[in-house]
Amino acid sequence: MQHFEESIYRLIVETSTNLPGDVRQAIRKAREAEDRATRSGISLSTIAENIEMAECNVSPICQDTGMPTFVVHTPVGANQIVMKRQIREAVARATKDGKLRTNSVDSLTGANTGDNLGPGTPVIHFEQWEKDEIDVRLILKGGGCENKNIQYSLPTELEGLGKAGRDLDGIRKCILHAVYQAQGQGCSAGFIGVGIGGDRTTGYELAKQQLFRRVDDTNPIPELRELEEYIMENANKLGIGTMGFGGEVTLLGCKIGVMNRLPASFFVSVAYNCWAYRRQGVLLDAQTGAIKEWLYPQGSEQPMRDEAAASSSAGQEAAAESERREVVLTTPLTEEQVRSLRVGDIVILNGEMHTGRDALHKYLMDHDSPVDLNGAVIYHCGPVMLKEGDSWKVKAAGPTTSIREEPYQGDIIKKFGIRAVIGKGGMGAKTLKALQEHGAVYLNAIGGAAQYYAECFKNVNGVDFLEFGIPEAMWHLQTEGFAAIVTMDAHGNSLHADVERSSFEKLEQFKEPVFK
Ligand SMILES: O=C(O)C[C@H](O)C(=O)O
Ligand code: SF4
Repeated sequence: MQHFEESIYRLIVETSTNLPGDVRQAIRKAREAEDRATRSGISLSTIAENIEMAECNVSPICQDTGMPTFVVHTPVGANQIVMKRQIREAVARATKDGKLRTNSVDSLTGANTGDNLGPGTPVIHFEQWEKDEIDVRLILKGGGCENKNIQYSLPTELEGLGKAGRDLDGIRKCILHAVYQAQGQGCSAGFIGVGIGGDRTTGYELAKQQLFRRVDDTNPIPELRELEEYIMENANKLGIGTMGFGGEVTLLGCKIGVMNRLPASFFVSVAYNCWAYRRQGVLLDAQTGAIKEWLYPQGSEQPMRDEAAASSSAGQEAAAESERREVVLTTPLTEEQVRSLRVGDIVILNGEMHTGRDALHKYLMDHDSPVDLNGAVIYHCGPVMLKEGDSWKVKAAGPTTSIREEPYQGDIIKKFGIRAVIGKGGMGAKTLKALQEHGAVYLNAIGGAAQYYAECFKNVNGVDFLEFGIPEAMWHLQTEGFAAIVTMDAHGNSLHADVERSSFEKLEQFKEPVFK
């Protein structure tokens, strides 16, 4: 087993940096279905570019490298204790090399262990089988899409869809609702794994197991195959689109599994995975631990650059460009500058911006800021950072889900004079009101595009609150050419509220029974 640890390290690096071929294929199809000139179309092009950049830089596709979850099948009698130790060593090494973000946080103290090891992390499931090889599969599922998982207990009443009973049609309604409630916040377009039955724990496990299926497989159970096809066709009519910008493609894959339940329980558990659907696997020689085979198509077989399609849409894009307003701004921003912005404008930012997420927002509520935030831009981002010599380098830096800061954001904008907040998925009514009263905007960056945005950060000017851990610290970043779309402006407009309203109306069309 002299190669086992190295093989696991390679598996982690491959999973984090090179999106598998079947996932890429689904994203390519989405690009074909979506009008390239729209906000969703442009976002899909950025996503495609980001996938290529991650492969080329051997750096994380998304800065949130998720909860490393391994499923290992071993021949009878193989030493699982040694394997577990070596998996942990490989995880720590990949973290030190910037291939995984420091993602293991003490739930009581907030302290980050710094190496992705701690109670409950990583997750390792062992199974024995009667084959001669070791099969190791890994999924890196980020926190933002994990937060959009949902579990239904049937029978129930669903907003927009009415009664969902204990039958295939009730399950159908739950799945459509699951896609609706995620909106763009789990970085749509997404994939879902569904578990029917089990208890609350095994139901979710079954849902997650579905995410290990290949995107292009077919369900062996005819009813479930039919339901998967129905969901793929109809969930895409909800009009949520990439990042919740509205559009034709909301769901990229749906896989459904079933297990027995207790007479009293009927759970439908849904695991939502963002487009950055990072899972891979290897088959290992049980004697040496060397890699014999990769278990999913590797990314390199499916390049994302698509010259032919790009040139055929060039005319379309040029036409849209004349309608789209692009505004270049340098920090600090003035009230006048931000009040002139409208939903739909693209802002290109230069100058210094500051990262800030959960820990910082909580802190700023009753403390001063270490830097002057008048006219400042706050970026909801927990980057992957590496110290090279004496200086820090940004290795991956996409946005995080903004809605978590909803209880604080409005107050903080007013207290410190912030003029722009960048994040993803949008914010709520309280923030929208503060934007209007104070004169500020919300800019939506493309979730998961961590390599694309990392390139915009030319220097790390400084850092505060490193004690919060790398993702939660306040990084002061010198920025050039950071592009994001105004989705909430200082005039009370919110694209997120609009898309939520229109997708709800669309959801209601699925109220009538389909599977009898
Ligand atoms: O933690 C992050 O950086 C992002 C998170 O996965 C999210 O989607 O909000
Ligand atoms: S930021 Fe988006 S792409 Fe990244 S892990 Fe979170 S949900 Fe996935």
